[in-house]
Amino acid sequence: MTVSQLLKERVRYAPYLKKVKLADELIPLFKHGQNLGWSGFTGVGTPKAVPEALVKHVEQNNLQGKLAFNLFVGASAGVEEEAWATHDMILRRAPHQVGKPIAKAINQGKIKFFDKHLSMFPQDLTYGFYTQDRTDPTRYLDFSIIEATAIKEDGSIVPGPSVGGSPEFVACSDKVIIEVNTATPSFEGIHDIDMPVNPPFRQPYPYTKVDQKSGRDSIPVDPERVIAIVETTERDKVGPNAASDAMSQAIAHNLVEFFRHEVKQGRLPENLHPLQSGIGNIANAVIEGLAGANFKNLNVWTEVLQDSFLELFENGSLDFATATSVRLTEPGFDRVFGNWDFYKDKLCLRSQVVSNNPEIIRRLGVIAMNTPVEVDIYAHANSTNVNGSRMLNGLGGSADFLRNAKLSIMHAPSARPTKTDPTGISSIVPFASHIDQTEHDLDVFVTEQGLADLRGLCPRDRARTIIDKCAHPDYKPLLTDYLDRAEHYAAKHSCMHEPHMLKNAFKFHTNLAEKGTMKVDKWDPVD
Ligand SMILES: CC(=O)SCCNC(=O)CCNC(=O)[C@H](O)C(C)(C)COP(=O)(O)OP(=O)(O)OC[C@H]1O[C@@H](n2cnc3c(N)ncnc32)[C@H](O)[C@@H]1OP(=O)(O)O
Repeated sequence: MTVSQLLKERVRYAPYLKKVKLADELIPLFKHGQNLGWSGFTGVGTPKAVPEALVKHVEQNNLQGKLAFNLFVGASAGVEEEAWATHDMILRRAPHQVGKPIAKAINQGKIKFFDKHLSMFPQDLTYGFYTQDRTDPTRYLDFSIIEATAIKEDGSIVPGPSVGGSPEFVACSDKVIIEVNTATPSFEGIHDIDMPVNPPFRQPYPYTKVDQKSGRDSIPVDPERVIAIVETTERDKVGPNAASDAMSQAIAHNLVEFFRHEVKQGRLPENLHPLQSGIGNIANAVIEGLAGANFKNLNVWTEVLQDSFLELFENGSLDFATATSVRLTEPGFDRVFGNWDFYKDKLCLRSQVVSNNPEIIRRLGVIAMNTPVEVDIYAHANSTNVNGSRMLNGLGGSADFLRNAKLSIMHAPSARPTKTDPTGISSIVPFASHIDQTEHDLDVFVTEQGLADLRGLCPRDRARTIIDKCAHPDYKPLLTDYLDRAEHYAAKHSCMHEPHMLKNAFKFHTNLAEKGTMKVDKWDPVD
């Protein structure tokens, strides 16, 4: 087939040009039940042409549920996997997803989703944990489909705006399909990739500074395993972030005041420590808030960079950022590509096992900031399951960071609306209905109401502090009442360490399910 001039410029390993195929030509290779790995992380760098061709094939031939796969992606994969979920093309999925169709299919019980720490997922895949019917470690996956923005002279893959789990997928795939994206500029030069080495041979990752590089600038692959090169001409599509509002600005303000206090007390340096910021609208808005705070020489060690970081770079607050994904909106990408010379030396993309590596997070003293679904009065946090069972996105890297950071911070609005009550959901509950982050992991909780510094507090003092500083006024009396009664009950039964009335511990949740609000009107009697 004819090969476009653009593709010839991007593919510098000539033998691959003989393997150029149309996505449609690859459809016969795919069989129900195969194990697939896709590049991509938080909706950028995902393969596009082959997944789309497969969707069309399923749609045209009514193969919904009959041509479906075990799909592994470093984190969420954007619109491409949403289309797969809509067409019942996913049997099993890990470790993190975002999007209404996929969450819906998981919650309908159609997709078997398992939620794993992002630092661990790719290595566990290379251990063969998720493909136990296979014994050949170079063939755990049938195919990986990896998006590249260039191919080097040795046939290695230069990824685009994310690295994610691609190095591990390639290492354990029988066959590799490379989609070369000629619509996205080449990202060559900004990656630092460590290939998997399993115990007992693994060496320490050497990074002691955010801008240190010691890996490779591309992903090596055995050219014999590369069975096709497909050109893709679609850019990544990330929807706009919600604009910050008074609530998220108040959270950011409370955090900035806290950071200033920590600097004054000598527990943080003037330029803080490397920052991590989670996904979602609140995380984005909090970073926006930091942009106005006049900190200088900040650094970022995180997993995802969102648009709000660009302001920090451009106003001179941020020196360097490293992540596994730059998840930017189209205007955000235009801003970076339009100023590539400025950005190229300030960014580094690593594999997710490195960006989220507990050893490095702890060594660098990272400040971790993530949004929970809810926290309880004792500081256990739910990042994933609404009412204990409805999966949102997955825990992602939140626990990689929160357990290992120097400062582990969670931020949330104090209350969220329901259909019938503008403050129907309290972010602070007596007992979290699902626990991803434990009381041992969290240092600080912050809402628009205030900030609770939990370091060194016993559980009962933590509970009073969280309620006093962070709860919405509509819930403060209720939560205080729960705690008073729980303490009264616990004093009688000598269980004062972390007092609970188990009979009432989930009353906020059951009330929400039954009446559309967490505003409980009475507790069940306990004695
Ligand atoms: C790739 C990575 O892992 S980055 C590292 C950090 N990762 C994580 O922390 C993973 C877990 N966290 C998350 O998934 C997100 O931060 C969330 C969902 C908890 C919050 O996301 P945000 O965008 O900041 O908050 P937002 O208020 O917009 O809520 C998102 C959705 O969750 C729902 N939600 C959040 N909390 C609750 C709750 N207590 N009860 C019911 N629904 C809730 C919201 O209603 C909203 O639903 P919608 O999309 O249908 O409107």
